[in-house]
Amino acid sequence: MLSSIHAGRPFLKMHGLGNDFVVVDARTAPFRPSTDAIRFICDRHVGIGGDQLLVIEPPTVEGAHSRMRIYNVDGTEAPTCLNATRCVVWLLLQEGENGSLVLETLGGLIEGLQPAESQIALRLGAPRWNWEAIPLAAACETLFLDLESGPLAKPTAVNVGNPHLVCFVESRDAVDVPRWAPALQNAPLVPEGANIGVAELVAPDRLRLVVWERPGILTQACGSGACAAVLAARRRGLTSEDRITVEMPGGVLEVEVHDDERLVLTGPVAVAFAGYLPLTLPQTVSVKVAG
Ligand SMILES: N[C@H](CCC[C@H](N)C(=O)O)C(=O)O
Repeated sequence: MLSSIHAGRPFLKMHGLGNDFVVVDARTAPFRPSTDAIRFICDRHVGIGGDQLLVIEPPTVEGAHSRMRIYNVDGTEAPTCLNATRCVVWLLLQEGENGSLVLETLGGLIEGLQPAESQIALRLGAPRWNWEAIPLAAACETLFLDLESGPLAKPTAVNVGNPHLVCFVESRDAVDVPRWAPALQNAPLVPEGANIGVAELVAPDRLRLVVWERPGILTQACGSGACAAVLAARRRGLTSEDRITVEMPGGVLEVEVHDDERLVLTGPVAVAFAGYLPLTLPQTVSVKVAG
């Protein structure tokens, strides 16, 4: 009986430090979920649950092994997600690739390698700092933006494939992030929104970070957020270390800084479970509220 109910497409639930994803392989059979289907799949009450839906497709550029599309919980497409990239690189390497491969995302090509059994490292391209590339709505210096929301003031903006604003604070845990971060995320200066990092430098080689991601969720970990925080800390002169451990609620990622701010991001990935999508994906999500 179970198999006749759940005979839809297979998926894998994976995570990198609790930043969790529903992964669908669409390399041989296309998968183009509607906005409502994406919302349903990511919904933790009525669907499967995840911070994002990842769809693996054939590559569109030479040199890439596959292309990964990344959908946020509201159905919008994100240009990059580095924990997702680490999970999908790991998955594709299980198919017998030779220890490394290049994954195509909207945010660019990323090379992934497997330094140890459940670890994936990514070699990233150069970050972008100019205001048009973030993107911001008006010309300005991106190292200290003229924005403030409660204890979150003067963030640094950087695009590491996706846009981040990083705020440095005395104590990460003292900040009520869901209260203050949305005003920065939705500021008119940031027309496409941004992921908001709240970072505390606890030692020259150690940051504590939490990220309020687009479209308004607090995640257990954020790979691109970790990279953005390291780059911002160095550009602001808060540290000059070139190996920095970034501690997030879900665990730690290691960031190495090479020439021209080219980063290598390393951390664990895990498979949580496998399952099947429903045969028919709902077009609208309706959740009954008691009372
Ligand atoms: N958690 C992800 C970032 C997702 C960013 C996404 N929410 C966006 O809209 O840019 C990471 O590990 O890099």
